[in-house]
Amino acid sequence: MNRYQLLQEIRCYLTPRTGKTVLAYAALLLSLIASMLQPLLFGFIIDHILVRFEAPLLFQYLALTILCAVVSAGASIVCYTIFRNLTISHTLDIREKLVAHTRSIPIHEIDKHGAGKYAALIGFDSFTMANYVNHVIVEYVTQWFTIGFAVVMIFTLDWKLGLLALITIPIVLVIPKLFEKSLSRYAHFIRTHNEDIGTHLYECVEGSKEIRAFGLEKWERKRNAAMYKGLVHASTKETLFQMFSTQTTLIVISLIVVAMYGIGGFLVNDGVLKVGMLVAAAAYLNNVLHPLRAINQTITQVKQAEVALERVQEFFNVPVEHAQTVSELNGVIRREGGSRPAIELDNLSIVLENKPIIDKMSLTIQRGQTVAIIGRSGSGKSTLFYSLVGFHEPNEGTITLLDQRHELLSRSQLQEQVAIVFQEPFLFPGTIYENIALGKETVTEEEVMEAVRAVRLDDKIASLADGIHTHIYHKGFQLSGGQRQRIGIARALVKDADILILDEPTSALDVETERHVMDKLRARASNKTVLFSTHRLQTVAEADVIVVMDAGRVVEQGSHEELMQRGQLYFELLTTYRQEDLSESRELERV
Ligand SMILES: Nc1ncnc2c1ncn2[C@@H]1O[C@H](COP(=O)(O)OP(=O)(O)OP(=O)(O)O)[C@@H](O)[C@H]1O
Repeated sequence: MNRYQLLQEIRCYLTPRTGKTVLAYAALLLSLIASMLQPLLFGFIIDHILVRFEAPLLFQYLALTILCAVVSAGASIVCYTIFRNLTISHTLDIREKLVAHTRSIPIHEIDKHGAGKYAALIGFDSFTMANYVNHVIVEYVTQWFTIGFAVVMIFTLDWKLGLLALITIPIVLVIPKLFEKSLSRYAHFIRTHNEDIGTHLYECVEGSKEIRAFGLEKWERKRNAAMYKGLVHASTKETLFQMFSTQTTLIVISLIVVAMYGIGGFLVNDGVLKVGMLVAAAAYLNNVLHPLRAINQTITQVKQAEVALERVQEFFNVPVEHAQTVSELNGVIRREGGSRPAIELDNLSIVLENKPIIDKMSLTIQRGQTVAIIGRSGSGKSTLFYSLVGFHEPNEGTITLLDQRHELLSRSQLQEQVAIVFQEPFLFPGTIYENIALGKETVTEEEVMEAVRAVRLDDKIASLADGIHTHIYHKGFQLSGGQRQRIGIARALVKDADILILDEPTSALDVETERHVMDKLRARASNKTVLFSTHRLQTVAEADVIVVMDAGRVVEQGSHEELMQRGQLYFELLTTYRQEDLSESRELERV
């Protein structure tokens, strides 16, 4: 891809800021012209003023030279400030699009690749692309303008020197082509590798507890060495080829300068050229050679931008989840009433990574029911919950939510109807209040406090110096697992959706707190449909309906008494849960 095509492709992701761009380029042009006039003025001073020494004229020309320098500097300040502003604005344009796409792609894509990949993409690639448009291209334009101007000036001074300057251009430009293939390969490797390193570093920090607790430092060092081995090699090779390219260019430039002085010397001797004009021509030749060198050096940045664009394009090719593609007009939300059940699954199958996880599952849940979904670990409970909120799309069968075909509901309609609490709710930096209020835009303080009491967090909050407005840091690190879970439940409570899904949200709570939370939840959500999974015997037994899952299928369904009488998988699971509950109760008594 040539530089212009690359520019066009990148510009598709940017908001055009035409006014600022035109102003920046105008300032750039002014700065360049003002600066390029100076050698000519100096040459004129040498040949016409110094020889006869006319002081007033000398001062006039010196003042003109200073004026050129000042204009050039001022215009340069204006242009580079605007270009910097544009770089940041364009970086944010691309970032915004990348973040929006991250919100739209299937959740399992994010889980699969990890945060590091997306951090590299959103953090670095966006900047590399914006920098290409507002720095690399600007350099390129600057250098070519300087070269063009300088060649014309040399030609006006002497055509032979002009010719020398002209043939210099292809000679110097061809040098990096000799190294381009190798440079491109290593630039690509380094950039792609950076993505893996991003994920690796993120995991190093996230896994800090395990690394310390299990003494994994040696293992970590080995992993680091393996991770960075390729990078050291590629970076060294990249620099090596870059240096070959730069140094070869420098040698050729030196030879050309020697040629210029050689030919110029003869011309001065023959009286064809004056000394001042030779000095001016030499200065202009410098204005041809150094920009050529600078153009050669931008090749690495061009390659980096190419790789960044490739990665961004690849990311935008990841298809968005179904709910994002649905128009708001398709689905109609019916919050109250309605004749059909709250949730109907008909022959639902979900396949993940080519493995059937939910297997032809049919299930009907009536409005207002509290339903416990239980099963062994890996039986597909979370996958079922994720499919209800549209994170996984059915490969077969249908889901109907409150009279509405699931596939006709947009993301925002799904969000409005279903609230979900994950096993480990994510807490954002901010206050406890803000974290709970995130559930609903128009929430009142009283609603937040009511949710806090329902999840029995009021005592803890009262003990904090800033109460509900206490600031919590990274993922709520200063809170216990159970407290974090309760903030997550409170967030879902204020959302006040018709269907509430709780994916083992109380696993870190003690038996008594879990019972209190579940009681309050039932009371508050009497007209809501609640689906939850838990390992707690008492909580399961109190559900209106219990659904037992095994290998992605419903194997039993009914009330506690009915299922106990059958003595099948439910009975088996409850025996395990009873033992877990008993040992926990003993633990509590001992405390
Ligand atoms: N994104 C995914 N890609 C591939 N396989 C997955 C994915 N998510 C879950 N699985 C697999 O699907 C199966 C069911 O997982 P799921 O998390 O739904 O089980 P679960 O019943 O909620 O388990 P637990 O009680 O341990 O949380 C597991 O075998 C798991 O390995």
